[in-house]
Amino acid sequence: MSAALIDGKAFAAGLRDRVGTLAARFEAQVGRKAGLAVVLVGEDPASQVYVRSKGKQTVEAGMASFEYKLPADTSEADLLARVEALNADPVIDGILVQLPLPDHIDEQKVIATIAPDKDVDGFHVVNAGRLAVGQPGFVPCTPLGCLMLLKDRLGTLAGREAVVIGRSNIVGKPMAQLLLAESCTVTVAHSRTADLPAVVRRADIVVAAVGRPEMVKADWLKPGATVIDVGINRVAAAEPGKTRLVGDVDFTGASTVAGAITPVPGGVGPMTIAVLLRNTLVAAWRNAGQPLAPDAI
Ligand SMILES: Nc1nc2c(c(=O)[nH]1)N[C@@H](CN(C=O)c1ccc(C(=O)N[C@@H](CCC(=O)O)C(=O)O)cc1)CN2
Repeated sequence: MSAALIDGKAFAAGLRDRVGTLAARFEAQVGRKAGLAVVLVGEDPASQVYVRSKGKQTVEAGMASFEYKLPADTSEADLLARVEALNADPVIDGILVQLPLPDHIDEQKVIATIAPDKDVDGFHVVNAGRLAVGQPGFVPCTPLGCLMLLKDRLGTLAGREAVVIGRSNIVGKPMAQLLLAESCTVTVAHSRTADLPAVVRRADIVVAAVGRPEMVKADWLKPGATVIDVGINRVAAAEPGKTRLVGDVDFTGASTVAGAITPVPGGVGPMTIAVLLRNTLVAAWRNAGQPLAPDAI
């Protein structure tokens, strides 16, 4: 079998277009642009790239981007004060603090300080709770992007066996909640799962979010399974001194068994920022007192 490629880059471009249309309508009706604030502490090179992309794509979608680049030695108190100021600013609809933060800052404290209705990352415990009990709220961008790709590929997910590998608050746990809400039978596997290949082999849907380069092998997969690879791992390339990106799935091998698979790069990654723009727009319409219908975008 040769798996179909799930083109996250193309899907993300379509989502950004739809966001752009509704962002223009927002500006025309409300009299200002929807606004996203992104806070970066320190100089982590990957984070700098992601934050730059977020700003560029926000502006391209017709929204206002506010970037705050703070030095690596910013105190926790100063960061919390910045977040409080953004909470109170009426032209800011969404707030994102880029992770990871330097070690001296408590990430959970920072996330807890973001107003839940501006928490477009969906990391605040209030939004995690809303997702768990099925109330409307913000859902973390990467798992929501994975769900969009799955529904686009498979239509209804009800009754399917799904295995999520990884239990982080940012991807694994919300992904499991989303799949459960779609009536999948969900297993969350992790580093201490016994006989992981056997567990994964049950799955019609595999979401790999474990951060281990090419860990999921072809013979772990049920033939025809749909494989969503969340991993972004930089490894040494064949050419000395060069690196390349690989996912958590052995793409070449898995493609011979899976029915469909996301590539790395170009799969889940681009969905993360496209969904961030979508969440910001949803926040903006809600803050303006005109919430969008749940399926508007
Ligand atoms: N506050 C947050 N911090 C972080 C998040 C997040 O959702 N919120 N996610 C990641 C990083 N991230 C966005 O912030 C992100 C990761 C990857 C991509 C992406 O498009 N990847 C490309 C490859 C890019 C490359 O060449 O390095 C791909 O997979 O095709 C976008 C955003 C951690 N922090």
